Amino acid sequence: RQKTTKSSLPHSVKSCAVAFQVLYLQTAEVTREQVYAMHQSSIDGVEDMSALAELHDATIMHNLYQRYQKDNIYTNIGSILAAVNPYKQIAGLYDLERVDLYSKHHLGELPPHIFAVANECYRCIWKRHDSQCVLISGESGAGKTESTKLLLQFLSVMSQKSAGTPPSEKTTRVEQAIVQSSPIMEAFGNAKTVYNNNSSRFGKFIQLHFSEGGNIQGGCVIDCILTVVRFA
Ligand SMILES: Nc1ncnc2c1ncn2[C@@H]1O[C@H](COP(=O)(O)OP(=O)(O)OP(=O)(O)O)[C@@H](O)[C@H]1O
Repeated sequence: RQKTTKSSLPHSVKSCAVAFQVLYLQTAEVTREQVYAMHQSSIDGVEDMSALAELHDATIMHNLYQRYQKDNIYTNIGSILAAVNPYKQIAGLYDLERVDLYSKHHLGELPPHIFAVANECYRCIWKRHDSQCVLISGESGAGKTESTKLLLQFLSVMSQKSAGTPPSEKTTRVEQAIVQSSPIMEAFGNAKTVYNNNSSRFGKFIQLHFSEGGNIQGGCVIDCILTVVRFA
């Protein structure tokens, strides 16, 4: 083993990368028993990792890394969305045109995106006549809070655009309150840690109530899983 490339990976990828190591070998050191050819799907990269012909830690990490380098931070694993924190603003990734685009397409028709998940959730309320739930998980600094805000932003726009809502109900008050509650909650419950300058020190269960017309009528935020920080 000569060197690993772990230091060139972003933090969120790095934390997963401990399970394997990238080895650099001289040609003379390589034997047929040690290596085998990479499958074309791993070389090209895939939008949905369930389509990888070889599915193991190394191919998953390689696929995420290849996509991350091209600013494709979202990748599907079947119906699950993997997001790699880019730690930078990617132009146009979350603008209103993107909201509009994803609101007009079904899941899988466009490249993986948090808005595709939000749109599927919104549509499924009526398709399945049942409540929908999005579970966002990841280590500290992975981007859970930002992803939650993006989901709320999408649902808020959809709510305001919802057809069949009587004009009297077309208020932006609830949507605004939901989106604008984030900085207030963060002011009380966030702290700077070594992993994240704006780390949530508590988990959140956010509930939104929709009218038949697709309009957000109310909601609540319940705090849970308080994370204790010890300062030395
Ligand atoms: N999609 C994104 N685009 C650009 N920057 C992002 C994105 N997601 C996260 N970030 C950056 O990463 C930082 C950490 O993200 P975030 O606070 O969402 O992590 P977290 O998973 O909620 O962490 P914690 O569990 O510590 O609260 C953000 O403050 C932001 O600067």
